[in-house]
Amino acid sequence: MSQAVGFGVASPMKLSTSASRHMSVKFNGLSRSFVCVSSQSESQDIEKSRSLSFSPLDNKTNAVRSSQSFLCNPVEKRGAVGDRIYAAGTVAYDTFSGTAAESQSNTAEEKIGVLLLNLGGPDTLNDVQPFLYNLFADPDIIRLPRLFRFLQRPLAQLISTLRAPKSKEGYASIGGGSPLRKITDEQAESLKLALEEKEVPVNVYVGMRYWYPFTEEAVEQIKKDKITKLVVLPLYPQFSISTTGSSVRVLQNMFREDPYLSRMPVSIIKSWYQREGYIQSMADLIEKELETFTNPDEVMIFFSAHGVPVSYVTDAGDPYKDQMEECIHLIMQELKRRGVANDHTLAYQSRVGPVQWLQPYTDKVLVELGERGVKSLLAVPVSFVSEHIETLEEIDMEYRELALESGIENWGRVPALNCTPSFISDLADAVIEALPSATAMNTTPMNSSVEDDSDQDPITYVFKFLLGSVLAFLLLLSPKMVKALKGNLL
Ligand SMILES: C=CC1=C(C)c2cc3[nH]c(cc4nc(cc5[nH]c(cc1n2)c(C)c5CCC(=O)O)C(CCC(=O)O)=C4C)c(C)c3C=C
Ligand SMILES: [Fe+2]
Repeated sequence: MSQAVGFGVASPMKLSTSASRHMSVKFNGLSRSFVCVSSQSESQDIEKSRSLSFSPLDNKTNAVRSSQSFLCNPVEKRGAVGDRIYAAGTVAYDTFSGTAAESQSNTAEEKIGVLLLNLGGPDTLNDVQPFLYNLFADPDIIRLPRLFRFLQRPLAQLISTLRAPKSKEGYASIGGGSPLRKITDEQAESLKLALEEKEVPVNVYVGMRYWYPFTEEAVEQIKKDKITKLVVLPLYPQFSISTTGSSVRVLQNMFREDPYLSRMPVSIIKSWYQREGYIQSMADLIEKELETFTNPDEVMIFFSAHGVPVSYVTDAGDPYKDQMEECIHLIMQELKRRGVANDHTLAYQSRVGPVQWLQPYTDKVLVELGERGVKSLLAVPVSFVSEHIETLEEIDMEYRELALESGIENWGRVPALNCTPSFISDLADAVIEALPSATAMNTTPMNSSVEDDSDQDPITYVFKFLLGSVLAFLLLLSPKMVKALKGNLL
């Protein structure tokens, strides 16, 4: 099972039993109608409140312009599908044994929504700096002490401006933008079809944390569509404060203030790296890729996970590292069960800035392995389920080159899961299993001590911004910052 949070997590047995009862009562033999919902939602208002005057984000909720195609293979396509919102299923049913907290569901009609949470990425090179601004302005990404929180936005402006040229180079080398939106849309479509095949018609929404379509837009659409029960599925297998934690905080802030949302039964699947379907799908991909080597038995399986600063784990209690290690253990156990007994190792990539990140670092380990005489290596990206800049540029280009220079002769890389049918089918099962535990959202922040300051008055805000800008400029001149700029930041 996956970990559902804040809403009374049931035991595995209880979950699966109630899931099947839930399905037969509600859907058996009842007619369903599918409605296509317009995808062009009103992002303007959301943007005004999000970016204030710092980040001149232009409005575009249009389709992805990425020229690349990371094709997904949904088993079957049915019905028209919009840009972001997918065919809606309206199901009539007779009985529903809801709790007091589920009062909105005690109606004759239930409309289930699934909200996929993801990071988002710049669609074009012009989007890179404002995307980076949104990322660095997130207090779950740059965790400043409470006293210095007012520096967050000026610092984000500074760092995003300084980092943008390097990031742009990266995005230019993979076709001029991130493939994330396109792939996530395809995953949403595949998930909708998989759920339909399991007789659970749903609307699937995509909510990105740092770029379009923003989580706020998706939630507005969920309200408009009068969804009565929601499953939140972050597309990160392992939980981190910086990923799932950050997106859930956005939801909690929205749900806390809104009468409709605060009563809606919601189930959040906090992490799902331990699900059998996910582990098996990863093992399938690894096994298949190993076969492309001349001597598959001699290949080192090299898991490369996105890093986080060490302080997240040691000071803030981020379970990310533990979950990552357990995930690798489960994948290797499954491979062993299949008779694949290769050596393996785990390292962390993509560090940014002057602080210590989780170790060992991918680049250092690659060099060491080369020096130790490892000749064949299979890289396995493990913290994310779509191709993105860090697989396509960092692993496929930078790390490959480094590995070959370091003496590794045979290089391979396992593709991201994207829309692998067994994986999507397992996500669909995770959604079905999460449905019975949906209750009104707990809006107490989870694993995040960040408070919302969006309602402060404009004068305080401008004052803090100006003061912050001056301090950020001074900080820029400090020796530590200069070192950071020469290192990983730029
Ligand atoms: C599980 C996955 C991820 C974790 C954990 C994570 C933490 C984290 N990331 C940054 C800084 C950056 N991340 C960037 C891109 C990026 N990050 C992830 C995933 C995780 N990040 C993905 C999938 C992507 C790529 C999106 C895409 O467009 O394809 C970037 C921008 C790219 C770049 O300039 O390198 C930055 C910056 C921090 C600081 C952090 C933890 C605190
Ligand atoms: Fe990242």
